[in-house]
Amino acid sequence: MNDPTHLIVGPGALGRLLALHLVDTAPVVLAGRRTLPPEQTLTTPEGTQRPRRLVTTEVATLPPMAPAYLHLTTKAYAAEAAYSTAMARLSGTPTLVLWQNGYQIQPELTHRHPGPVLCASTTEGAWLAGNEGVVHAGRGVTYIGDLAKRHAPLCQELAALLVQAGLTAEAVEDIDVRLWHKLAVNAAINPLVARFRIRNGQLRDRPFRLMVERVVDEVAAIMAAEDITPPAAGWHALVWQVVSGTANNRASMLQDILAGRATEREAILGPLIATARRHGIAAPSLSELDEQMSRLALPSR
Ligand SMILES: NC(=O)C1=CN([C@@H]2O[C@H](COP(=O)(O)OP(=O)(O)OC[C@H]3O[C@@H](n4cnc5c(N)ncnc54)[C@H](OP(=O)(O)O)[C@@H]3O)[C@@H](O)[C@H]2O)C=CC1
Ligand SMILES: CC(C)(CO)C(=O)C(=O)O
Repeated sequence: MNDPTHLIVGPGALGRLLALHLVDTAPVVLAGRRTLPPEQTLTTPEGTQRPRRLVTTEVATLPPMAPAYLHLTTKAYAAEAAYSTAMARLSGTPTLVLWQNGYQIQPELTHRHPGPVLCASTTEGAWLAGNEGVVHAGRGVTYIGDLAKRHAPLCQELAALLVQAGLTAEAVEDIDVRLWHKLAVNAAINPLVARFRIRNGQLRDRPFRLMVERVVDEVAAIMAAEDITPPAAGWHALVWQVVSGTANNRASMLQDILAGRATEREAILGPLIATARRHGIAAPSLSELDEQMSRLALPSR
């Protein structure tokens, strides 16, 4: 029998944001590669400080437990290792919730995990404030769904809990489409801004505008071959909308490069390039960006 605990593995920006919201409504354990101070503070988008006491621990030495939910909030490249370490310590079979960007770990773990697997696609924005907190930089929406399309009640239950915890969340039946849409946006913005070390809004200027257009043309062709429903406004409009909405942002991949960290290149560009190959579609801009990013970025750990 699983207890009602939410085990969150990956105590970074998103993991702490989730933990500091859920802790008022459910039992939460936050596990990482090292133990964090239990006193953690959430800075809200309005600037309010909300200190909370969390149960923090190391994933490699988790005490015996059978949580109802295992949330993986590591970067995509670290998710498989975090999953294996956590599952080796747990009894029972939790509902696995994958919070990663991209479309790599989601199909893999949906296939492998013996229990239900839910995917979360979120536009929340958060960054770390040292060891003791997280800044909720911007409110967004979290969509919850499952690739197997067999767990609608669980998706609804989790979305309701997130809403109760103060986040905006919705259960959806087309999480695969939502993940592909987010991946398309990330593929059009992240590698280019990381390569040229510019803010998102600068993509609207020459010479970057044309580069974005070329990437989006390739992404649109790949999505069409894969039968992914396009966004209502079309792929180009979706990407330019996000560029404008996040014009002042330093995108996550640029931040990773600037901080000397590994990037989520493989989880974002990898599925597009693999799908292009499978359909015999040329994707020269995506392949070139992938190659350039692989040289720029540290290998993932
Ligand atoms: N931050 C955001 O606003 C958003 C993030 N996302 C997505 O969410 C995911 C997480 O992003 P984010 O929180 O920003 O990333 P962070 O780098 O802030 O956090 C990742 C955390 O995972 C930990 N970790 C790495 N490997 C393991 C492991 N084996 N076991 C346990 N913990 C581990 C890291 O610990 P250590 O310090 O030891 O490296 C770190 O605390 C990404 O896929 C991102 O694209 C999506 C939307 C918004
Ligand atoms: C949409 C975008 C590109 C906003 O910066 C993002 O999600 C990221 O930085 O990873």
